[in-house]
Amino acid sequence: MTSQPNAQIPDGCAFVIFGVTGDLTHRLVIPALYNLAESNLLPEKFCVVGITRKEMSSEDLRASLMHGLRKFATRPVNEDIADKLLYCVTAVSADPSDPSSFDRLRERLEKLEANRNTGGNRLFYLATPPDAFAPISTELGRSGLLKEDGGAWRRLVVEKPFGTDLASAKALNEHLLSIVSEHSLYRIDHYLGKETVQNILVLRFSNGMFEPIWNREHIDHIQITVDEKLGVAHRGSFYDKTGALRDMVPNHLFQLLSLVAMEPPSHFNAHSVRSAKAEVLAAIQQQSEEEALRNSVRGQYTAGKVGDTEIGDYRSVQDVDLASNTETYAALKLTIDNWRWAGVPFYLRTGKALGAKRTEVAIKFKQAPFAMFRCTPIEELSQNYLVIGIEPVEGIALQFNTKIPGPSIAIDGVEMTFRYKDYFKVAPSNGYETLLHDCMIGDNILFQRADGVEAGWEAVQPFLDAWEKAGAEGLQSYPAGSNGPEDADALLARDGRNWREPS
Ligand SMILES: NC(=O)C1=CN([C@@H]2O[C@H](COP(=O)(O)OP(=O)(O)OC[C@H]3O[C@@H](n4cnc5c(N)ncnc54)[C@H](OP(=O)(O)O)[C@@H]3O)[C@@H](O)[C@H]2O)C=CC1
Ligand SMILES: O=C1O[C@H](COP(=O)(O)O)[C@@H](O)[C@H](O)[C@H]1O
Repeated sequence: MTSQPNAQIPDGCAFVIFGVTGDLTHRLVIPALYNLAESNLLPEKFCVVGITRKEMSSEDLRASLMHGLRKFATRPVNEDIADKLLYCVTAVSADPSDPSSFDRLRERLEKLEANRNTGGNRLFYLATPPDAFAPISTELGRSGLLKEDGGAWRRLVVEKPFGTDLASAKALNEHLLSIVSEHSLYRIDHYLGKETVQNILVLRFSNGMFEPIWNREHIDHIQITVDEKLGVAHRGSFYDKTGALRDMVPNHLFQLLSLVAMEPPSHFNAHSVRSAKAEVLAAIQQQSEEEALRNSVRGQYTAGKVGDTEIGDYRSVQDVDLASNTETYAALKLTIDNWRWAGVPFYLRTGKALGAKRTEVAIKFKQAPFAMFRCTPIEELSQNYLVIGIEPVEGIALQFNTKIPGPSIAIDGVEMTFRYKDYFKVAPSNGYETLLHDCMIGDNILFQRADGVEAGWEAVQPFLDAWEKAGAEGLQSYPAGSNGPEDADALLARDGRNWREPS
């Protein structure tokens, strides 16, 4: 068993949550704070200020958060630790449509800070629907709540989605950066909280053996798969405006792509790592709308069965348009215009209501140049994949060919695997604790920077535009519980390739 060296305990601070009555706060933020508290990674001088537009007592808020914690905690809840954490919570009413409420919030916060001796450091977490990001940040700026004071820091944490297209992402960046500096802005992508995602950097850059073969000389293509079993459930009103591409690709799938494809950063710090990631995203070849249509597949699920669970047609989900053309599945073929990746396709796919949950990056190496072993035709040899399993399989697998024991030469494909659970015994997390801890210690290496966000939207914009114009034309359907639309296979088959089957 390997343990983490001592992690830094953050400075005292006020952790101010806008949207404290919402799902994210209950499901992920408070359970993550609880895990930090349990690991002794919260400062002693700490308070949580929960902002709601309603009138609510701190007692009621604490009870609601406790209920959420019991439901969503990733570890058994220790009552003493939970009570101590919730004792730090105060409910405060503020509504961005009422500027005076932010002035009252400032006064209230100053008193709480003095009481808890937090040193004036403030973290504002926008756990609200995205259309509230701009109004809340405007008020935080106007009321002086974000103004740096003496040595105390101010940080603003923004949830996803960051914009709905290139223009809106640029406008949001411009707005937020007129209020806080890039250094104090933390754009969350929960994929970067996953151990398996962070490990891509360590795998690539702490081992000498991968870098020499991590290029177009040796890699045939790369597949990024984020398949989900869940349908859209109760999120119809959000999802029908969003779709699979916006919901997953410029953020989560591009985090995976950029970590796999980036150049080695010169330092392990936020500036170097985020610059290298933004650079590779900016190198994704811009496609014309015609190319975008040719290099993409979109689908929408119809009724079916995922395991034992019946899932209804997407168009029957509450708040979804009966004639909706919103895709619940997207597959893209992208290329990266730089020397490392010229000619190496990146195939990306993600969808809802599929037969299995699988998040992975599969790096397919080129085949041996000729079939020395006449026993097996080269096309029947197992393909050489390095598979980075993100979820639910957390680990790394290498697929290669080996000799079947016996007097003659016969070949079979085998897999060498590393699984986190076999090596590391760590307390279960929800991924948010790493991100929240990093916000509090002021490390933005795992947060998106403006240029990276915009480069991501720039790469997907032609697909959004082309699909919008095409409407229903080209939208495939697939039954819930299947592997997605058949055309997704055709996207690779026309290049003589296929999606990796799980081993
Ligand atoms: N839920 C999840 O699992 C995840 C959510 N996210 C993101 O987190 C954010 C919050 O999501 P979620 O908690 O599900 O959202 P909710 O719809 O539950 O909203 C959160 C809270 O925001 C407050 N709110 C709503 N509108 C406004 C407004 N105009 N101004 C100020 N406050 C407002 C409401 O609180 P009140 O009425 O008390 O003021 C509401 O309870 C979203 O950006 C979402 O995309 C990201 C990953 C996962
Ligand atoms: O942000 C989102 O991510 C989830 C998938 O996250 P994962 O950690 O389970 O892979 C997705 O279901 C949701 O639609 C999207 O908004």
